[in-house]
Amino acid sequence: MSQEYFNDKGKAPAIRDSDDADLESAGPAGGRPNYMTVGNGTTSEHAARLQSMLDIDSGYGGSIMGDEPGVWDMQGHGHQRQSGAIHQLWYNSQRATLGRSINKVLDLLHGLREMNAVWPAHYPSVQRAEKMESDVPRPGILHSSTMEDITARSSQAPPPMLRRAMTSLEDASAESSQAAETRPEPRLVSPQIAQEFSVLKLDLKLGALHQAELVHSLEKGSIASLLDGKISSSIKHLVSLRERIEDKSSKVLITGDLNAGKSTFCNALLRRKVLPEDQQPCTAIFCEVLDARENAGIEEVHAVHKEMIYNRNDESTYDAYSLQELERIVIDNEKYVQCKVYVKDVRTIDESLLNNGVVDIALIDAPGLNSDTTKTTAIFARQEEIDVVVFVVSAANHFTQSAKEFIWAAAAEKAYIFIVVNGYDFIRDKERCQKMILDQVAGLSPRTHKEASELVHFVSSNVIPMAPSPPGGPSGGGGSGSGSGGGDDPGDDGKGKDSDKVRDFEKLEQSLRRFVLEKRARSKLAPARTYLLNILNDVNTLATVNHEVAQSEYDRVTQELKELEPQILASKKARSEVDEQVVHNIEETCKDIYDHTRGQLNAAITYAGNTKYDIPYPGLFGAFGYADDLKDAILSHIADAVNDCEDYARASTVKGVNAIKQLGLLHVGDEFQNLHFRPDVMFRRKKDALARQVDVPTEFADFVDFSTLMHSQEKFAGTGMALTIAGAVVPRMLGMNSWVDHAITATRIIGNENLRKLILPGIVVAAIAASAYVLQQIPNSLPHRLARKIEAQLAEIDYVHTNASRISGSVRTVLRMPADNLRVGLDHSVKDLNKKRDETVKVKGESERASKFFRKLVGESQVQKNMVEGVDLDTPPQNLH
Ligand SMILES: Nc1nc2c(ncn2[C@@H]2O[C@H](COP(=O)(O)OP(=O)(O)OP(=O)(O)O)[C@@H](O)[C@H]2O)c(=O)[nH]1
Repeated sequence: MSQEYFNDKGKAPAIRDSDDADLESAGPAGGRPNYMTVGNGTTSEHAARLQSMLDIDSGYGGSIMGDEPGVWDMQGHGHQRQSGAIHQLWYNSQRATLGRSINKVLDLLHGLREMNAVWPAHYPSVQRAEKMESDVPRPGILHSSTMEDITARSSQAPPPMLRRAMTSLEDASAESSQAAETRPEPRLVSPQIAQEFSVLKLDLKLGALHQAELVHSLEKGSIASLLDGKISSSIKHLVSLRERIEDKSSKVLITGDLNAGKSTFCNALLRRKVLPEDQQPCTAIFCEVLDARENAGIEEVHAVHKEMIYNRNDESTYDAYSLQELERIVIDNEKYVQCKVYVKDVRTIDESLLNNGVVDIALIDAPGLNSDTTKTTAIFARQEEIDVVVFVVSAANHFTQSAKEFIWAAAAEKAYIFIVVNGYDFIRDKERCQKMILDQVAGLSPRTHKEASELVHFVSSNVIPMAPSPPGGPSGGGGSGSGSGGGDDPGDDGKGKDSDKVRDFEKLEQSLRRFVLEKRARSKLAPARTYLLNILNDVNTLATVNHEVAQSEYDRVTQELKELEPQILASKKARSEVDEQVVHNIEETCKDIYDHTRGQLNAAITYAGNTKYDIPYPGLFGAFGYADDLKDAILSHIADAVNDCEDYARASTVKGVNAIKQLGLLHVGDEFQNLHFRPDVMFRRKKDALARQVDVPTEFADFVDFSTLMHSQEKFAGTGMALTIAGAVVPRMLGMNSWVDHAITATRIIGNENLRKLILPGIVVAAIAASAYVLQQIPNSLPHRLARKIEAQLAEIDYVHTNASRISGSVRTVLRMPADNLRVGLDHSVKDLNKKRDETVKVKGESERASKFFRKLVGESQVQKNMVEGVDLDTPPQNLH
């Protein structure tokens, strides 16, 4: 439809209404309405520069001033256009800066998240220090902070010394207490910093624990995962903020009293009779007027079903009607609460409010306010998507009670309200009307009143020339520009007056455009800016803290590595040396014990016959019993010697174990403190074991021991004869001794008869004497005899060596156990040290990377922070008003 309303260049609308003649006379461009031709026809240097700026600016294109030089024809309007253009340019540049910053912050957050995964970030917390906390006022939540707050906080005095609480537990376990004592506190975080986190603040609400205590009690991994969650939701929020600032749409709610001329005002802005106007209240539903381009270029009405969320692509949510049917839908509103009206814009991009190149504005014509609708409209106005509220008030009626209530409510939400005082043509005493209305505005919204020249406009919407309706279009045909309302102005003196009214309206349009942009800047850019400042502040704090932590960790592990290297070398050396020494000691000890045992047992066995045993000789008839007792005594004597040797071995083992223990304590650690050795458990064998091994039967010959007898003969000369006789006779009797034989031979030489008479009784006497003597010598000779027999048998079973080996062998077994432990301990300690070194090297690498990362993050977040702080949405470019 729209093309037919455009001139040759397809820019300015060619108004064909017959009543446009008076308007055309006001401007030089024939066939074009005069409100289009503003400026003096020559482009100023400043305008040219601005034009080139706008051409470059992507969001605005080069179309804002149109192609015609005539656009600058009129001084006043040229200035307004220029001002509007600057405003849009300013808006775009602010938006671009924030958009770039969002992208950069997203990069930073992704980086932070990755780093947090490999190097769990430290969350600054403070040890509860009552005094400090009471000294320092808690800042409020940063979301609601102003720029001044942020700057003031960042310039606060350096923080007092505080502990980094979070990792202290883990650190304490991971390092020696000495190191912990000597190491400087790695982190200084002030309560302010800890509490100033806004976006990345961890919501820790568990029991009565204080936040800092809770952070302190949580392990590092938990904090890191909580932080990860915060970062990820922050990333999501930033993405939605980016979408929001990139979204060019803006919604302007037009509300006001019943019949104040809201629909007429909307139509005037559109330069088309789109919405139904009537003397009687007619608009009963919210009508949102949108550019038809948003509906594939088709002009139609989508009447949204009650309690349905509108979705253009889902026809079940609405009914489609032609524009002509709008009046019926608006008036008969049983079925619908709102409708979307898609219209083609008849105005050029630099004039259009709907589609001005920077912002795609949707106008929402609300039902007139009354006691029923005021509340609904106030709620509607409060919606986040409503950027601007335009309040239309009748110049004749001023503000009604409903109007006042609405403005009060809306002023609480939106500090500024754009006020259109409509039907000004009705007013005869215009000055008085202005004064009265402005006084009322002052009472209702002081901030709006302060900027009244921009925000309060006195216009007559019905005088604005309308493009003719398309064939079959909404009733009403040509606009009020046809003079339908202009003639009502008591002071109207014709065309000049109307052109003044058109100019007033154009001034309103420019102001509204700026207002929309400004409000849009606030409603769309301000949240992004505030959020960016908050998150950058948090990231900067977090990065500063973590850079210090990482750096201090790096310094610590570097120092630890320095100390570890010589420890590892010493440990390896100790392992081989100690091992050698222990093996040597064991061998020495065992050899000593073997030799000692051997010597002792040999001596005991050899001299067993010489030992006096406390066993009384019971006489001849108890000789065998005596012999058995003696054997037992000799064996017991030898067993005692074995016991002594075992005691000696025990003592040596105790010494050996202690020596190993000392080495263990020295080289391995306290676990050797628990090495308890029980010597009494050694050599637990049965006492009669030896007796069972040795089987020495007693023989008759054992009682006559000639070596003992000979020894006794030399010793006791008085008994020589008897001994000799005994020696000669008794063995002979036993058929054993040769010298006895010689003696008998000698008797033959002397003569048989005499001798026979002499010798036989002598022999009997001697035999008796000798027997008596031998029997008497049994206590002296038997031990020797038995001892030698036992000795011989012990030698046969290699008793001495066996015992020496047994004893030294068990000592070796006993000593080997702690020695093996020591060896394993030494191995472990070398392995542990190597492992510790590997871990420390790893930590060193990680902390070095973390330190570099966070240092960079500190710088980058600061740069971004400065950049975002430079986006001053409160001070739009000067010379605008
Ligand atoms: N003289 C004069 N009449 C106007 C002006 N603006 C609107 N009117 C007339 O006032 C009547 C009501 O206008 P509407 O635009 O329907 O008013 P409204 O506020 O939309 O009405 P509701 O939506 O029903 O509350 C119409 O007949 C318009 O022609 C104006 O500036 N001057």
